Formats: sequence, structure tokens, C-alpha cells
Amino acid sequence: MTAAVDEFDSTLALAATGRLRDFNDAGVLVAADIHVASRLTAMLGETDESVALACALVVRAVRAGSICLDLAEVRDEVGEDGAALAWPDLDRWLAALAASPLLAPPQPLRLEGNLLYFDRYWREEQQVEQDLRRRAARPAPVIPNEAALSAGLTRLFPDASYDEQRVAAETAVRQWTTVLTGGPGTGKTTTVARLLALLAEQAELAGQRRPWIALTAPTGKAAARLEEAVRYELSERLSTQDAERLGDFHARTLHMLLGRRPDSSTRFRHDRDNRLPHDIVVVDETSMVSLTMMARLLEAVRPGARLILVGDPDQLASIEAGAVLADLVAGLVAGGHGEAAELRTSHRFGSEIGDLALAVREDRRDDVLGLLRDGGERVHFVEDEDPRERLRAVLLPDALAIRTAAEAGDDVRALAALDRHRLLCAHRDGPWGVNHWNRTVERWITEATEDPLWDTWYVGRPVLVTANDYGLGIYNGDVGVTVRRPDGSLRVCIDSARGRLDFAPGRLGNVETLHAMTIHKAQGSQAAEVTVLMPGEESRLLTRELFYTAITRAQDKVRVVGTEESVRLALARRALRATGLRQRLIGVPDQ
Ligand SMILES: Nc1ncnc2c1ncn2[C@@H]1O[C@H](COP(=O)(O)OP(=O)(O)OP(=O)(O)O)[C@@H](O)[C@H]1O
Repeated sequence: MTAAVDEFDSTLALAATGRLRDFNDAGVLVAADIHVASRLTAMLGETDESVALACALVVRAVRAGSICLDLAEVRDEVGEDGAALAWPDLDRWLAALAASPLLAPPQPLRLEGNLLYFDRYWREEQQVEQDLRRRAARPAPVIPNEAALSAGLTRLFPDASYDEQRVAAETAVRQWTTVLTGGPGTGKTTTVARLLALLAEQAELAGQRRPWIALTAPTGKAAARLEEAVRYELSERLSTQDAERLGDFHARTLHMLLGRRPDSSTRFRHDRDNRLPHDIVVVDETSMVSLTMMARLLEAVRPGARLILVGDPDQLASIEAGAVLADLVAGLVAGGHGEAAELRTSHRFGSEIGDLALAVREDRRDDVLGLLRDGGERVHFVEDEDPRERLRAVLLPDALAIRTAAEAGDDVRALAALDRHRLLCAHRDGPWGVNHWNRTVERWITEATEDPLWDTWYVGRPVLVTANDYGLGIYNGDVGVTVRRPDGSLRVCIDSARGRLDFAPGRLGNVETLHAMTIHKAQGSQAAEVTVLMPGEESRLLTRELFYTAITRAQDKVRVVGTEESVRLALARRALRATGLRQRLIGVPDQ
């Protein structure tokens, strides 16, 4: 007996036949993968089923954030779902592809070893590689006076606690492109601020003008944090002379720095023909930069400008395709194109969160569980079978504090209350998802206040902006609170990169309630306290990178709610993405 087909299941391509149909029925391919493959093969007259399958699997790979499909690995990567399927023999598959019209001009697909790409990503990867190689091939920056550099390094990185940072800064001074990596609180921003002071001093010694600096990050929130942290370091910790040498600067999102164009979302005003004028470009949260944005950035940076890419390669990669930072760290060094500068020591208060992050990163499972269970004041593990009461005790007081401040029209206090804590979920739906917990917190507020919260917009509703709105000046990732004004009307106060902005609720289209948020959306932001809800053990999203990203959002305290099994599973599963950039930079052809 055959299983009944659900005609309304949007993942099923009912018109598909043969192998594509089998892969669709097994849940490996969805309808969209098959539609793209069917159209491309039909347009170019390709009749070989294995080529259509490869094409559909490339769409699937890109959907999951990969740049390309690794034909040799895909069967293992699909795992159990594909165990009973008829996979093509690798050599025959490669031969069929090599002979396919899809790989003849205009070449919608490109084959590189075992890696199959859509043309666009192949070009972008090639461009990133070539631009990086070109930058590495330039003569190293001239150091006007070695003794002065040494004195500057000692002055700005004075004692043993700065040893790692001093080495990183010296590495950066001597090359055009630097990748500065480190986990939470390892002093990346401190190093950047002091490195900028050092570079400004070097420019002065060489009789050059004050360097023109661009500070940027993929999100408005991350850009604002970078600017604030660099400003703090310069004004509170460094000399007036250092601060004056640097002059004024503002951080902007990468999109804003490159200059948006009304006619394109992937092309910018600054490109190879109209380079950025800056002498130093610092990019924070580089793990969130997609391959496409890295390609656009590299073509826009002047060859003689320094590029400093800062980030944590162990975090989740960009939402869009690519794993650029991790590829750069592995590829640049192994390919001999420059040194990565790695910071390992956490400097933030008690280092429990840093220790936990390091144990997660290094997959030391027993240590991770030990730290979760005996992590002291800053790390908590909630293993209750039903954690609702414990969560209520944490979440409701915060929600009520936001509401009280919002009722009083005090947006500053409401936003401060909102920033105190974040509840992070892996999923949007399901019992451990954002939607469920947003509703749960709203129900608790109703029970506590007897306000039924009928309307979408209520006093104290915290919101997350989910798309850039250049007209309003608010960006994906900005957060806000709905407050009552003295005339009784509701306004939404948003903490944006341009300061606090205030809108009538009706003007905001792309926002969602923020009693809980997904870990993916929390990338690039931090809160004093973070509670992480581990998803059920069957969740495919549960990976080491997801868990690491979640716990490293916490500045003071992290609470993990889940089971030992869910933690062990998270550590065991990797969110790996297929890309060819690492191998290209190393220069070893794929096997
Ligand atoms: N060498 C040092 N000695 C003592 N404290 C330091 C040192 N370097 C940085 N710090 C302090 O440690 C804290 C974290 O530093 P910083 O913000 O530079 O780290 P980060 O790696 O940028 O952190 P994030 O996780 O936010 O990206 C700051 O309070 C900073 O002042």
C-alpha cells in the first residue's frame, strides 16, 4: 500500500518524476529545489536525471547557507533520510556534469573538483580569493621608525595582561589585511581602539595626514556597539593626545558604508571603480558577513588601505550563504597570505562565561556539563522537567518592569529594563519556540495585571525590528518598547544606531514581539543576562555553533534550560557549510 499524498503539502513537487520525486518524497529536496532544477534543465535541453538531481541539490545546499554542493560529501551529509535513495556513482556523476550543457556557456553551473556552484557564487568566491591574494602580494606597509613602533606598542599595551593583544597589534601593523579573532570578552574591541591609536601615531611620525577611519559592522546594533566601545576606550583609558590624533569617527552598517543603490540590493555606490576613500577599514562581527557582502567590501577597499576584520569564527555564520570568517582564518594563514591574530584570554569580570564558551568551542563535553552545573554565580543550568515556574520567576518581573516604566512614559528606563535580559530560542515555532514563549509571557502579564492585552500594540510591548527601513532610520536587530505618552497615545521608542527614535505604532511594518527571540536574530547583540532554551533533542537546528552563539550573547550571566542529552547533542552536531574559499586560499585543489 502506498502512503497517501498530501496535495496541499507545499514541500512536495507533485509533477516531479523519477529520482527527483524519490528525493522529494524522502524529504531531502523540497518543491522549490526541484522547480529550479527542472526549469534550468528544460531551458538548456539537459535530459540526464543525475544532472537535474545535482542541480536541485545545489539549490538545497544554498538554501542551508552553503556556497556550493560537495558532490563527494552530500550523501553522508544527508544521512539517514537519504539512506534508501539511489545516489549516482561519484565518477559517473562528475562525468555527466562535465558533459552537460549546464556547464557550457553561459554556464549557469560551475564545477570545481567535486564542488558544484551556481555561477554567481563561483564568481564571488573567485573574486574574494583574488582580491585577498592581491592585497597580500603588495609590499608590506612601511614602518617609519621601528624604535617608535616598539615604544608605541609598549605604551598602548603596557603590562603582561596585554601580551596577546600587543602581539596581535604588531601583526596587524605589519600587514594590509588582518583577521583579528577571539571569543567573548577577549579584548578585541580594546585591541582595535589601541591599534587605531598606534596607526595614527605611525602616520604622524611618517609626516602623513590623520588616517581616515571607517568603523563598520553588518548590523546597526553591532556598529553602534563598536563605536561606543572604541569611544569609551579612547576617552576613558587612553591619553588625550591619542584621542586627538584619531579625531572624530562614526560607525555605520556595511550597507551604509558601501552606499546603497536604489536599483540593486547586491551592488553598491562604492565598488572597484569608486573605492572607499578610507585609509583604515575595521569590520566588527565579521562572522555575520556573507560571501556576497565580503566580495563587495573587498572590491571597494583601496589596495593601499588597511583592512581589519574582527570577529569570532566559532559563532553561527551569516544568515545568507557563506562562512567567510572561518574560511579566512583557516585559508589566509595556511595559504601564507598573512597572519591571523587570535586572542584567547577572557578579560571580562569572572571568566566563567568565557570558560564555558571555550569548553563548548573545544567540544569538551564533560567540562561543559561540569561548568554548567557548578558555574558559580554567572552560569546556571536548569534541568527541571517542567521549567515553567522557574522561567516565570525570571521573565515576569522583567516584563512588568518594562511595563511599569512604559506606563509612566519613561522610555529610557523601559529600554534599560528591556536590555537587562534576553530569552533565546532555537526555533520560531513549537513548544520551545519564540511564538510560544511570547504568548506565555503575555499570558503571565495578563494574570498579574488583569489587562487582557487584546491589541497587538500594548503598553510595555517590547519589539524587535526585523528588516532595515532606511526611510525611518531603523535596522534589522534594533529593539524598542511601546510606551504611553502623557496624552494617552502609544509610541514605540526604538534604540537605533542614530539614537532613540520614536514612532506611532502604525508606521512600523517589520517588527515582532520581543519577550523571546531566536538565537539567529540575536547574533551581533548582547544582554546583561541571557536565558537559553535548548530545543528538543530531535531539533536539526541544535548545533555547537548555535549553542556557542547563544551563550556568548550574555555579558554577566547565562542560564541554560535543557537536558544533559540536549547539551551533549548540541556539542556533537556541527553547522558546517560547504564552501571552496578555504581551499582556494590555501591553494590546494580540491580532491
Ligand atoms: N588587557 C586587558 N586587561 C584588562 N582588562 C581588559 C584587557 N583588555 C580588555 N579588557 C577589558 O575586558 C572587557 C572586554 O574587552 P573588549 O570589549 O575589548 O572585548 P571583546 O572581545 O571586544 O568583547 P565582545 O565579546 O563584546 O566582542 C572590557 O571591559 C575591557 O575593558
